[in-house]
Amino acid sequence: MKIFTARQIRECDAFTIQEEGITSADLMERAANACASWLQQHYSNHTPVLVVCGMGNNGGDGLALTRILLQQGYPARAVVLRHAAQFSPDAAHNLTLLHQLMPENIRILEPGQYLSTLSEDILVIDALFGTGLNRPLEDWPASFVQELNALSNTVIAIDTPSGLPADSLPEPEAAVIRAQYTLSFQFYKRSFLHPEAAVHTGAVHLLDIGLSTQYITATHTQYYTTGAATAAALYKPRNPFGHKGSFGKVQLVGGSYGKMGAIALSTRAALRSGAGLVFTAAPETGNTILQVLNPEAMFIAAGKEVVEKIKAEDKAVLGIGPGMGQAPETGAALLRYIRSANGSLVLDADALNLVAAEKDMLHLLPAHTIITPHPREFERLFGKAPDSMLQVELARANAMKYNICIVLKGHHTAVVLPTGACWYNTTGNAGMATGGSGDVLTGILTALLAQGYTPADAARLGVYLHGLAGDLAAAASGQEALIAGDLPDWLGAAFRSLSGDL
Ligand SMILES: NC(=O)C1=CN([C@@H]2O[C@H](COP(=O)(O)OP(=O)(O)OC[C@H]3O[C@@H](n4cnc5c(N)ncnc54)[C@H](OP(=O)(O)O)[C@@H]3O)[C@@H](O)[C@H]2O)[C@@H](O)CC1
Ligand SMILES: Nc1ncnc2c1ncn2[C@@H]1O[C@H](COP(=O)(O)OP(=O)(O)O)[C@@H](O)[C@H]1O
Ligand SMILES: [K+]
Repeated sequence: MKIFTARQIRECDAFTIQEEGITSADLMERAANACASWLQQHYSNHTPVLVVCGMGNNGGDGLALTRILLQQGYPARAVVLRHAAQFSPDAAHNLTLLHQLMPENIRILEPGQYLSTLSEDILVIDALFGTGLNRPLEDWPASFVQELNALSNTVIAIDTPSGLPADSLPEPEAAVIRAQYTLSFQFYKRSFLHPEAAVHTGAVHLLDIGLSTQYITATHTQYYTTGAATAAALYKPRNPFGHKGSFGKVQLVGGSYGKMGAIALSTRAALRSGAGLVFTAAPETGNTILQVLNPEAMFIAAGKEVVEKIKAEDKAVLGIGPGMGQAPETGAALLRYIRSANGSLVLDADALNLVAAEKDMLHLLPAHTIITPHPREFERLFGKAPDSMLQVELARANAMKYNICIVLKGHHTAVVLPTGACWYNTTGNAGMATGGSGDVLTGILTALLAQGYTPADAARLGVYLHGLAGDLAAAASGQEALIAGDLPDWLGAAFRSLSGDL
């Protein structure tokens, strides 16, 4: 799904209005109805609701919503902050309609006025500012937001938590509503996909308001989310006549004393991701345990105590790094391999730390190599960024510079392609924040490459499947009990969901 900027969303609204021959007030009514339906599904009409409105169109949504809720029997009231010289035309229109219905349920607050304490059972709707925010909140609106944040009431933000920019992240001290839920119209705002905004958005629900498909299809963006539809479109069903030679050879390279488990997990994940043949290349000391853990995989001695040589089996796709350690011999072997490599390649964990210590290696990486750093590994490779969105921008610059795919891991892992396109993943959960989860991802990605997926497709599909396996595992056992070894066991169900088989 495409992610649009605040400006593009405005254009999309305007395009839809023109295309459908409706008024902007009609579209606002649609937006308010979508919010009302969501509220109806989650809160009975005995719930007292206070809608806090601004004077722009976000406030207009709030005023329309108050009217619709009143008509549905909710005890709803609107409070309007007089923060500007005038209302937007549609907000003014909706103020008039609400006034005609229930004038006593509207209160206008003048600058410097605040809500007196609210009873805890009142549901607060934040319709102060939406995508029209054009500067950080200051003075009265800022302190009003801080005051609301100090209350213990449930807050539901309309379109965006007020004060949160769509296309950048706020300063840490900025006044931004902290909502439990955000009901956003049709698209993710890019900020929602970053950890700094999560404390403000709470759970995000996207409400379809029928915006123009023509505009959406025709409008360029470099930012997307990978959801079920994208993943299903990337998935290539297995050839019924295929044999093990048709589904590629995977060679996972890593493991060291005390960290054989990491490469065992990658191996297991590759086996569960459809690879025809899987090899584990690890130090000899790991032979017995690796063969016992994954009898389906073949063992290659890559050294005695540490990885000392990296040599690809014929036509194998290599995934290098899990548990590999950073011994000088290993670094030298990696450099030799990268100098000669020309096929698909995945680099993770210690392979990335070794590259970070010898940055010239970045120039030697074969085109479209997939690297899978977590934010700290990314920092070692490419330096610090002031916030996580600027870190993604740094990833985009480096993916284009080195012609590689960067899988920047996190809650919404960003898959950044050599074109600069950035795909935020939508599966996965905090249960996966446990040692070894990343090793599993390396196995999945390498197996997809071996089966002929392009690096861009393997990275997007693999990250989605990894997160989905985590979501299915967490649904079965809970997030706390989830361990990385569970993830390969759920890959089957994750794959089956792609063909609608779950
Ligand atoms: N377009 C459509 O058809 C649809 C739009 N929809 C809805 O419209 C929303 C966007 O509405 P919008 O563009 O009117 O902007 P909005 O967020 O209400 O804020 C503008 C007001 O805030 C003010 N202001 C800004 N920054 C400020 C600050 N830091 N501190 C103080 N004031 C500040 C600004 O005043 P000014 O900059 O002139 O001082 C102006 O008064 C969108 O999020 C969605 O909810 C839906 O109904 C679907 C159909
Ligand atoms: N809170 C979270 N939500 C979603 N995914 C997560 C979360 N925490 C971790 N993950 C995923 O788990 C994996 C952890 O990788 P990594 O940090 O390399 O772990 P390890 O080195 O222990 O294998 C990544 O794919 C990451 O996206
Ligand atoms: K809002």
